[in-house]
Amino acid sequence: MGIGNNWREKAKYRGSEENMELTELQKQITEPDRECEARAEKHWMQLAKPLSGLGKFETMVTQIAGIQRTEQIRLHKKALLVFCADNGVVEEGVTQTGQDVTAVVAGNFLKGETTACKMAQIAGVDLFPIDIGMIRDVEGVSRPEDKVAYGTKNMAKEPAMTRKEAWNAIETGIRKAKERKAEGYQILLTGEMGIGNTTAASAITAVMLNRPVEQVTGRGAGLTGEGVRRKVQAIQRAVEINQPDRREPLDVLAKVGSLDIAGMCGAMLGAALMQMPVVLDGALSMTAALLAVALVPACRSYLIASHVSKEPSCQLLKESLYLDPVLNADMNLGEGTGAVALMPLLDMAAKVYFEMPTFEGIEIKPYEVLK
Ligand SMILES: O=C(O)c1ccc[n+]([C@@H]2O[C@H](COP(=O)([O-])O)[C@@H](O)[C@H]2O)c1
Ligand SMILES: Cc1cc2nc[nH]c2cc1C
Repeated sequence: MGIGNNWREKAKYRGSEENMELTELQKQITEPDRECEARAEKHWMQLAKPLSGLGKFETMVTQIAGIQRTEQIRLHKKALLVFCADNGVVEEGVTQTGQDVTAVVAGNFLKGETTACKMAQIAGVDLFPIDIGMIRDVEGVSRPEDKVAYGTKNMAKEPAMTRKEAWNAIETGIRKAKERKAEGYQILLTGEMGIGNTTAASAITAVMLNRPVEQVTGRGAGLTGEGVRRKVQAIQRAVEINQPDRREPLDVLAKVGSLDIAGMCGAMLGAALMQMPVVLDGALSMTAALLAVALVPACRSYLIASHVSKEPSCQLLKESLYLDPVLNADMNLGEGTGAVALMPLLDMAAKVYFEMPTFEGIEIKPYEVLK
């Protein structure tokens, strides 16, 4: 069921520009440094504590050593990219609120008045809202160079976007990752805000993993049972009308996707390109990761899963991507909140990694040393 290297062959596109850039990305995104990982792992084993006592946190620090190409990992500067976009499929009655909410919440990111903002203040994360496709411009958030379209079309009637728009949104995401790297950020977190985007995420997941729509469709931001039935039907119609080809991730993204998912997909590719760890959030960013890994398989080694969202697609996504999220808190808020929630724990792990004395340092000789 995993998305593996066989995608490399299949991920060839008709658009020659995309094709060239994708081939370049596939060449430039290389696997992390396994020697740095091995050195970090060895260091963990020397610390005066039960072996592997910090479990997945040790694995995470070790993974970051490989990604950053040094066992002296750096996590002081953390950036959360929140891609904001609207979805035409909302007119099918698949959401609890209207599309106008996207712009209102996007504006609140600037004022520090969203859930992710409050959490980010505690976690020491800088938050960057990006208007990649809202139906309305929001002063201070919207920039012409980032905005790919004023919302997607209704996928239940026609393709959500053109292939060019999907690729432009991926490129915006790549650019955002590069900008943060240039500003000295050392770890990227992905988030989104977009009423209706769980309909797109479920559609992409159903197509890419070849699963029945009902199995991967949930309540999103708070739909009733009747609403979920409408949502399933809308997705089924979208798949029937558009016939997305699961061997071509960009075709799937364009026909039944969303601009925020495309932006996050780009951010993940950009992070891998910049040798930065990239932290996933919930259903939307896991869906973006599915596409990113399908486009460039080596990107998977740069992904860090934070939590398992309540959306039913997440169990399947985590298995398909071989991800091992740390938190299981029944969250389904989006905005990058799960990724932010992981940061204080990761900081604690890094403090132990750097500051704990070794067995030798406290003059304890273990009977046996694991090799
Ligand atoms: O992160 C998740 O897994 C998640 C699950 C359900 C809902 N959300 C958030 O809720 C919005 C999408 O829900 P909906 O019902 O409008 O598709 C969007 O702004 C997401 O940030 C997020
Ligand atoms: C208010 C609100 C805030 C959100 N943040 C992420 N998704 C959201 C959906 C709604 C409805």
